Amino acid sequence: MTDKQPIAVLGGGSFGTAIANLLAENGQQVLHWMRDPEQAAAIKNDRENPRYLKGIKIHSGVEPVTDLSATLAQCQMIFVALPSSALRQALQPVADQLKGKMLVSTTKGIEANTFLLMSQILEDIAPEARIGVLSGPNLAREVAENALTASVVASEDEDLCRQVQAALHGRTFRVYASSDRFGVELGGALKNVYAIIAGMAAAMGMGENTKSMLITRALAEMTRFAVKLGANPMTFLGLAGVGDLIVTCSSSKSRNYQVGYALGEGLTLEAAVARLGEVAEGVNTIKVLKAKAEEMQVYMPLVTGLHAILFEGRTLDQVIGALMRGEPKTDVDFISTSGF
Ligand SMILES: NC(=O)C1=CN([C@@H]2O[C@H](COP(=O)(O)OP(=O)(O)OC[C@H]3O[C@@H](n4cnc5c(N)ncnc54)[C@H](O)[C@@H]3O)[C@@H](O)[C@H]2O)C=CC1
Ligand SMILES: O=C(CO)COP(=O)(O)O
Repeated sequence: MTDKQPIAVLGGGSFGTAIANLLAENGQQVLHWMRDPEQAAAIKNDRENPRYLKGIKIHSGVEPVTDLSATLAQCQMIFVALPSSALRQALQPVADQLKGKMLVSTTKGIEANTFLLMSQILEDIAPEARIGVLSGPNLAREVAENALTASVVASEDEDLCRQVQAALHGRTFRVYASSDRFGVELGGALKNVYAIIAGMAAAMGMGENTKSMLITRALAEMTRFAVKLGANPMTFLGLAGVGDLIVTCSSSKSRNYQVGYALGEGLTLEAAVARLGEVAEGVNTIKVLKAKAEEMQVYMPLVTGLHAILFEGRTLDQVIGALMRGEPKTDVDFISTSGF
């Protein structure tokens, strides 16, 4: 038995499970909260979460639990790994219990209607909580398989960053700190959309030049958008920007990429999402992002093109044709020419 306080992980899916295991491997006692009692009982008995991470042994330091209120009462540090569509509804009822706690969002999405990022929702629900974000190139299965991985904890609260680093940093997982919570979180949410496009390109057999063009122009586009929202473009050169963009746009382990691949094979969006059976945040993000880009008048041809294919009845060929015929642009937007 340890006299350390347990750490909570909220969400019984693939990333919650991977983070819970990582914490336990580092000697932490973990309360892994999930809503489904049958799933919790099965994990307790079998030490495996077969629906989301088949074949991964769940560490003995992870205790699956289903009483959210009792879990929060015991923990100061809480990782939130719920889908973006569920985060507010799951945590609003327990808002009173979040006061003064360290809440670290790992969720990569944007709320429809409000355009709030997940840590901003946490702030909204619990203004007196200490808020942070964990984001980076962190495919859940690879984290769970102890592939060498790096991530970023971002918060204005330096002590929170240090405590999260101490809890998560280990043999196979490095955690870097950043004070740019908004930029780090925005990068994680935006790259999901481009991963769908990359999956489509892969299914269509496009070449390596095309893949590289897509990733690089995606970085230009997301950075342009972020700057318009007041974010620091330099953050997009880090793990939570280009790092996460690369892994998600080039791996068939990414669920967003898988949805794109299925679309490229000719499936409808509904069929692609149903075949996946897990969260692909980019599907919801594309709608809010397209609307916001229009409102802010940011040029985002890849976002516009994907939206046209998914929701406006355009074909892939039409969109690719329009993209390639578009007026030539500058390569890198943010190079200062003064003094050169
Ligand atoms: N899987 C990955 O590789 C990574 C995922 N993330 C992010 O983590 C978040 C969660 O993703 P995953 O764990 O991969 O999703 P998942 O699809 O593997 O699992 C989602 C889990 O949330 C639960 N859930 C859904 N609605 C709920 C509600 N209302 N209340 C309580 N639980 C609810 C489901 O039962 C399921 O256990 C996403 O925003 C994702 O972008 C971040 C880094 C890596
Ligand atoms: O965010 C991720 C990797 O960093 C996971 O991406 P997917 O949600 O597309 O699987």
